[in-house]
Amino acid sequence: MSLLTLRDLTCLRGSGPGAFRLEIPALSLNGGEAVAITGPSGCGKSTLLDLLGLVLRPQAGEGGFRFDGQDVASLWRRGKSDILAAMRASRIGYVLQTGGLLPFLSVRGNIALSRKLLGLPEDGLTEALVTALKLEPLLNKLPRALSIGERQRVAIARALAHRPTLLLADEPTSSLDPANADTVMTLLLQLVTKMGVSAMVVSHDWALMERYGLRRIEAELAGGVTRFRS
Ligand SMILES: Nc1ncnc2c1ncn2[C@@H]1O[C@H](COP(=O)(O)OP(=O)(O)OP(=O)(O)O)[C@@H](O)[C@H]1O
Repeated sequence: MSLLTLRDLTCLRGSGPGAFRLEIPALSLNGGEAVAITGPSGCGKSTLLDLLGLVLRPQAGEGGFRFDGQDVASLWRRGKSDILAAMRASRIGYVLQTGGLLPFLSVRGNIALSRKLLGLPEDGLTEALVTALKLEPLLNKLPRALSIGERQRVAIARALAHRPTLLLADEPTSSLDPANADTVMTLLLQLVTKMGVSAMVVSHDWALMERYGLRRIEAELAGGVTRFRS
């Protein structure tokens, strides 16, 4: 069953003649499915994630954008930023290239934050994520005292702790050495599969992503415009 469907959408990054233009003729993602978004540097992969993460608004027009039973295109059109912010906080988890952890919170605090902000009661998930990602010895440390690989494992726990419907991961292993990258990517994909969370993983390295058996959504570049379709 479809979790996400986009049809005939355009979005712009920046303004004026220098703005970057992204077009999405048709793109969909099923519940529990994991896909890889691939393409060269600067083609618009992060821009696509920002659109899917309800951060970047689509251009006004006739295009369709449905996510988790909601008409997102209509919410943007009607300026319903409070509903979009609530959806973003509760249904989306984001893993950035370099962790994006809050530097003044411990590992424990970073992982707990999203559940705390949403007022979710403890249900054992945080503990399960800490165990699966081998984070017990790190819980009281600040992010600056962690290796890059440890930071990425914490970032994955933080992104999944509130049980989102969709995990967006932007080059989550590109700053790691190959062995660490494989460990972290394998853990990420095992967790989303186990939790039934859908995932979109951005990578410029299709050869690497292919090994994990993900469906591919590839950038098509023509006439200064990037198109993603699936
Ligand atoms: N504020 C802005 N104004 C205009 N263009 C922008 C702005 N921010 C980014 N861009 C352009 O948007 C395009 C898409 O950027 P984006 O970060 O989405 O690409 P990417 O595929 O994720 O790149 P990378 O793989 O290098 O991270 C790039 O050409 C970039 O130069």
